[in-house]
Amino acid sequence: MFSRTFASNVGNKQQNIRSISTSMQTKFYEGQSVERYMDGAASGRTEELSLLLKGGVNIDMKNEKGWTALMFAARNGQIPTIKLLMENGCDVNLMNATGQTAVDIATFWNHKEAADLITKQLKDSRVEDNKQFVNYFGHSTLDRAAEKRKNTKWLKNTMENENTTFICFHGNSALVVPNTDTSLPKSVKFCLYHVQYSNIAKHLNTDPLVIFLGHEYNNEEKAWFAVDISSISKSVYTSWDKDLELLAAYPGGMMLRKEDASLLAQARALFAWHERYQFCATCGSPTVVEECGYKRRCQDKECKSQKGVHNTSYPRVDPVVIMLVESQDGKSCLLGRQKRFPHGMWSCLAGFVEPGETIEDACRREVFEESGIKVGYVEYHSCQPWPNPSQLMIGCLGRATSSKIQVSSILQTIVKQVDYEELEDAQWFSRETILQMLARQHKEKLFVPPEQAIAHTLIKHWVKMTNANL
Ligand SMILES: NC(=O)C1=CN([C@@H]2O[C@H](COP(=O)(O)OP(=O)(O)OC[C@H]3O[C@@H](n4cnc5c(N)ncnc54)[C@H](OP(=O)(O)O)[C@@H]3O)[C@@H](O)[C@H]2O)C=CC1
Ligand SMILES: [Mg+2]
Ligand SMILES: [Mg+2]
Ligand SMILES: [Mg+2]
Ligand SMILES: [Zn+2]
Repeated sequence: MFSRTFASNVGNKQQNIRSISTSMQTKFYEGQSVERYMDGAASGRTEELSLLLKGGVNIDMKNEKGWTALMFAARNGQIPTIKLLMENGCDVNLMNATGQTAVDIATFWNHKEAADLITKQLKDSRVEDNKQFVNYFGHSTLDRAAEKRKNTKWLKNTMENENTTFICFHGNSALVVPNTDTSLPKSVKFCLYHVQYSNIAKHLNTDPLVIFLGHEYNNEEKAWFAVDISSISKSVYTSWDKDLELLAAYPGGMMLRKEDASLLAQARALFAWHERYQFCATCGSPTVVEECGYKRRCQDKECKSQKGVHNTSYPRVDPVVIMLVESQDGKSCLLGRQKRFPHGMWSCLAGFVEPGETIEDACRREVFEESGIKVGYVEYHSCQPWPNPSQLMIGCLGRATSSKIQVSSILQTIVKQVDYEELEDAQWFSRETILQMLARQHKEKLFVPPEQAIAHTLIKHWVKMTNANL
């Protein structure tokens, strides 16, 4: 229901366009080449643009008002430029700071051919795949090659291969260097430190925990591992590179390139599991690491943890539902505030799925427990590995069947129905208010989580989906 509404609204934004300044004073995040890139798109200088793209310019970079090159091209109806950008894989779904897509902009400025062209691409991309809904921490480019985990000879040779890359972890933290690549988004503050095993082996203890993360698709030669360096002191690792530092997985994991973030999500969840599951969950005996970090086997050979459905030797993932609940009239959405949130931040409600529960029922239960709101229809949207330490966030959209955030029948001890154990408050927000929060222009400085969180994806999706309702 929600996706269909969204798809059918895409080409129908005329009545929703809000005022855009025709003399946009554009301050750019990055240097001259960025300015040339944006200007090139606005003026239709396709040859120059082509060169910049070949030179590695980030095709979807935004200026401080959230405008992309596609939006500038759409603003001026530059058809060959729009085609060039789309052929090069630009993201046609992006919105600027006031919530407009390139289609909105082309429509507003009466460039029908441009609007139709981008709309077609939007629909095609949605049919081909759901690429736009891959969330941060979910951009892995690795073939996990599970069959290699037991192949000790292959693993040993590959670890020593000069094409193989290691990333290093110290407890909950990853070894990183500051990002110096200015073409990356401003949110990328660090890069995972990449190193060859031969360069660090002599500093490691005799049997370090090594995890095989996978190899690049169709290229076994380019493999990736993670290694525990907690036996190594700061003075040693800073001798490898003076800029090296340890970055806590949370919130540091949000400050990486998307590819690095997915490596961190995989490795961090596994290291946390090793730390917590040193002993057998069934009989309490010590466990030993197998399958290059993907299994911990009980040392008691008779233990039933080693058999069939009783097997508790593998890493665990905890499913959590997170939902954007829309009001009955479709004009508002429900957000909550946990006590630990930064001042002014509001997010989607979320909660752990309980045993024997469907995703839909978990959404309905958690929303009712936390806000007193009843939810009917629930639809899956997208998911996100959340390595704090190893949740899988299952993002859903839900339709409320009640509207009053009211006195609790769930937690008898509290005054309102809001679950004060967890939530400080829950409220309905109009689409207009959400737009201000997304753009960080709310008069009381309210805002939503950053784009690395699936909560942000869901909120933004709802804004796009309800565009025709304004
Ligand atoms: N990526 C994103 O955008 C977001 C991610 N999240 C993540 O989702 C997770 C769950 O959300 P949250 O609202 O806290 O969950 P819930 O609403 O289910 O409530 C959390 C409470 O459940 C208990 N709990 C802890 N672990 C489990 C478990 N494995 N199964 C069942 N109950 C458990 C805890 O109780 P106690 O500790 O009191 O014993 C905790 O206080 C969190 O880890 C959070 O980081 C949440 C929102 C946004
Ligand atoms: Mg809850
Ligand atoms: Mg919760
Ligand atoms: Mg819960
Ligand atoms: Zn056991």
